[in-house]
Amino acid sequence: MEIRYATNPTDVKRYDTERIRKEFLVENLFKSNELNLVYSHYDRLITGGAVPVKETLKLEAGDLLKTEYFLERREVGIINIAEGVGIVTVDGEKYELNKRDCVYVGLGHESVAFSSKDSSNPARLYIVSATAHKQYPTQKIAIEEATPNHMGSDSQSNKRTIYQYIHAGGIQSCQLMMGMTLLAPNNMWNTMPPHLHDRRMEAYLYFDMDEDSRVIHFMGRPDETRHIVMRNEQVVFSPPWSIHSGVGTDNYTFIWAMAGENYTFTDMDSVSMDELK
Ligand SMILES: O=C[C@H](O)[C@@H](O)CC(=O)C(=O)O
Ligand SMILES: [Zn+2]
Repeated sequence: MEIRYATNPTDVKRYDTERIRKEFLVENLFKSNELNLVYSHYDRLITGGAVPVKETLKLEAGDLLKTEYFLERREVGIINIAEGVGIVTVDGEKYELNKRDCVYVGLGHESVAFSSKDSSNPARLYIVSATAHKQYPTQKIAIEEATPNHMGSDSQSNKRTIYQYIHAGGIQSCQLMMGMTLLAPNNMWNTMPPHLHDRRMEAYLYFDMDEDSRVIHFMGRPDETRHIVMRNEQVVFSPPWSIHSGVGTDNYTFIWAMAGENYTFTDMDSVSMDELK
């Protein structure tokens, strides 16, 4: 498991492109027959990707967590981002995930495994885990059942629907919040005007992009912004002091996930356009 340490915004001012990418961008989570995890010291969030083809892939604590099993001190949300049906087996119980379906698995489950229903059409499972202090029920939710939030407008090129899966009004968790934002056709901007939430970090996974498509992701303090050029199926960690917003060269979708202190969406501070530099 790769580790990413937390950074100080005063230091980040001095980072060049290479260093910014090294600290915040996750490039290669999704590889056939592999389960890859990256541990961020921002709120100890783990993001990962599993692409089970022929074999079953197991979510394991490994050397880093120093626990008997992965969910001993954690909870996890999993979303399938491929057309191929994914199967998540939790202590023997199977959950089938179509594209955009999510399953939440609570603290204390010893065995979590991933497989594809059809190896010629494998699932691609995005994994986000945060630390947990009590068990909430394991639950599956399809995109149709998620809370939709209509945002933006055509004139601002940011018309989109935010689907909330794991949050106060949906699947309950200790601190993990997770959902997916779909842009309306011909709309390219997410999360603009931007916001901050100093009590939570966030991770964005951009996907459903063509090979040559890019999302230009903006980060940094509002008056000291930087950008990261991102490809399909890459993740970016957003520190609590950073804006997180992007514009695509083509259509894209993204999964956002947050962990930290407050368990509410509405405690975000909106950033006025005057503040951006
Ligand atoms: O804190 C909330 C997260 O940044 C996302 O929900 C924002 C988002 O999906 C969007 O504006 O498109
Ligand atoms: Zn946010």
